[in-house]
Amino acid sequence: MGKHGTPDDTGSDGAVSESTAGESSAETSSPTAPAATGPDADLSALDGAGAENAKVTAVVDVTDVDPRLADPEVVAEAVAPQRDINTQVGGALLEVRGLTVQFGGLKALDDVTFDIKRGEIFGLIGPNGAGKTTCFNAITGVYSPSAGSVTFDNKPLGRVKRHEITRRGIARTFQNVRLFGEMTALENVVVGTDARHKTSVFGAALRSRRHYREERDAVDRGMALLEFVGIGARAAEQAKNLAYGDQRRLEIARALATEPKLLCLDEPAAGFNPSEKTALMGLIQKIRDDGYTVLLIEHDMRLVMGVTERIVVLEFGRKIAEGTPSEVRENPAVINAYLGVPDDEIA
Ligand SMILES: Nc1ncnc2c1ncn2[C@@H]1O[C@H](COP(=O)(O)OP(=O)(O)OP(=O)(O)O)[C@@H](O)[C@H]1O
Repeated sequence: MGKHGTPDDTGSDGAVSESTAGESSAETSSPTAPAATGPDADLSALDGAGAENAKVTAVVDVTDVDPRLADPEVVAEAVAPQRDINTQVGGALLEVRGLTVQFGGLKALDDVTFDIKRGEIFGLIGPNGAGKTTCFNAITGVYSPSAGSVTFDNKPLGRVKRHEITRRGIARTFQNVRLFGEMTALENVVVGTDARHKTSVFGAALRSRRHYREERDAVDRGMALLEFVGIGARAAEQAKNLAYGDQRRLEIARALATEPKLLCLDEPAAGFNPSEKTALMGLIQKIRDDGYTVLLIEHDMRLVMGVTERIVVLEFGRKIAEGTPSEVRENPAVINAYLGVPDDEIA
């Protein structure tokens, strides 16, 4: 595994890019959704049909991979190349203050305040329509808040564009799988690493030595990420032919390809059977143990309670509880909010 450092050492060099698409349905209904530009403009077509129809040209030879990646230690190092790994929970990485998002007369998020600390797995839960995705979208730049602020890594996120948010170190996955279906698993991940490249347009056009080295590094790192999420053997398969659970793992690998400081997972267990959920819990813990901070939105309470260290509960856009899983489970306001929700979603 990697080196151990101080809590503030967990970041990458910041030169990261968008690996995941904008949520197209959310974008069209967003009050202030910024237009996709720059590195994430190409990736904005990653949703469902868009991804299927996308004209993708990436060609990655899976046999051109560093054979040392058979070693899990090498994989772990390759997954976190520029970060000192620190699994201890540190100071605040994300500070949400009085966050409010209004859609016409509806306050989908109403004066919500919480911190996510470095190195923790943080859960955001609540019944349907509570405002979880809206909160997620406000943090990841899909929505501009009506009021309040979000500070990430000690700097205000303000009204920065989504690709800039990813560049600053926030990556996310989506409720619905969004992949380039015609591309291989490896190519999907390599695309996520692409905008980290420092080669100029001219350098790429002229196929400079630096460009070749960066491409080679991206392939090795992409392969390491696939190994890390458990689908290395599927690297050469088209994403559309992967099993659903593997597609979800691939989405996580692609998000990690941007070397985020904060990985936001939006209902990653949707559609999973119990054993897949258990495996996913293991993967989320492994991701945190590799030095990432994780924000998790998830309906499955067994998974949330089993994997998170702290939880914020929303109801009708307001925060009604915050604490450890056991504190939240015992909280009368939370029990009340979930009355009528099937037991298997709570227990
Ligand atoms: N773009 C939008 N335009 C108008 N209203 C919206 C928009 N997005 C969300 N809402 C409303 O805001 C409220 C919060 O929705 P949100 O999707 O954030 O809840 P959620 O907790 O993620 O729900 P779920 O668990 O069902 O995904 C709901 O009443 C929803 O109908």
